Amino acid sequence: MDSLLVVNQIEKTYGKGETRVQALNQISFTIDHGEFIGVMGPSGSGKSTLLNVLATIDSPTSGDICLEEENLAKMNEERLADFRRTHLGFIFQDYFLLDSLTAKENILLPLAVAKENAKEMNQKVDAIATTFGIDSLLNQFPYQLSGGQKQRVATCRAMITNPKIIFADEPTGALDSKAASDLLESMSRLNETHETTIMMVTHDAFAASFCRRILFINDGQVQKELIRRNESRKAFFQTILDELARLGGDGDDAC
Ligand SMILES: Nc1ncnc2c1ncn2[C@@H]1O[C@H](COP(=O)(O)OP(=O)(O)OP(=O)(O)O)[C@@H](O)[C@H]1O
Repeated sequence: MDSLLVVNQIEKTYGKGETRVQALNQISFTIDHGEFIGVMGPSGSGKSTLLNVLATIDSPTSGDICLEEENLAKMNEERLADFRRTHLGFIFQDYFLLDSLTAKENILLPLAVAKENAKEMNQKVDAIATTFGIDSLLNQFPYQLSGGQKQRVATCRAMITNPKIIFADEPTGALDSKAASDLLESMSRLNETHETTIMMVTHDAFAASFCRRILFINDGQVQKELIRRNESRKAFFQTILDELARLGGDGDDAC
C-alpha cells in the first residue's frame, strides 16, 4: 500500500514557562491508503492532541503533516477550511447532529454545502444508509434515535463526501456494547469494501480490535505498534489486552 498521510517530527506544546506541557514530542509515523488504524495510550499521553493536530482542528508547534502532496502544517487558515471540508471526515463521541434536521438532512449537510446535484445526493445517502442499516430511520429527528443510531447517522455524514481520511475520536465511547459492535462492524465493512482510510482514537481494546494496526502513544511519542495480520478479530483483541497489560494500561469490555 502507498502512503496517504506522513507525520514527520510533530511537536505540540501548550503554555509557556512553568506551565509548559509538551503534549507531542517529535512524533513520526505514516498512514497508508485504505488503513483502519487505532491510537491507544494512557490518559494524558497525547491521543486527542494528535488527532486534533492531524485533523487540522489545532496546529502543531513544529513538524510536517503531509496528506498526499499537501503539507497541512504549512497551509493558511482559509485553504485549510476548504481542505478540511472537502477531504476530511470527523466522528466524535457526542455525535454533533443538528436537532432541527432529520437524519437524512444531517447526512446530506456536507453535500449541500458542496452544492452537489440533488439526484446524486439522494442516491449517495440511500447507498450509505443501507451500509449502516439506517434506511428506515432517515426521516426521524435525532431526539427519536438511540445513541447507536445517532452515531451511525453521524458516521454516514462523515463518510458521505468520500473523504481521503476519517478521524474518529472515541466514536463508541457513549454506546452500549451491542451498538458499539454494530457501528464498528459497519466501519470495518466500509473500510474493506471502499478502502476508506480511518484513524480512530480509543481507550477501548474491543473497539481497537477492529483496526488493522494500533499505535500505542505515551508521553507524546509512539511507544509501540501492533499489526493485525492473519489474526481473527477476537485473537487480536487478546493481543491488545496482553499488550496493554505489558504497557501497564487497563483493558475493559467483553470480546
Ligand atoms: N488546551 C490545553 N492546554 C494545556 N494543556 C493541554 C491542553 N490540551 C491538552 N493538554 C495537556 O497535554 C497532554 C496531552 O493531553 P491529551 O488530551 O492529548 O491526552 P489524551 O491521551 O487524549 O488524554 P485522555 O485519554 O485523558 O483524553 C496532557 O498533559 C494534557 O494535560
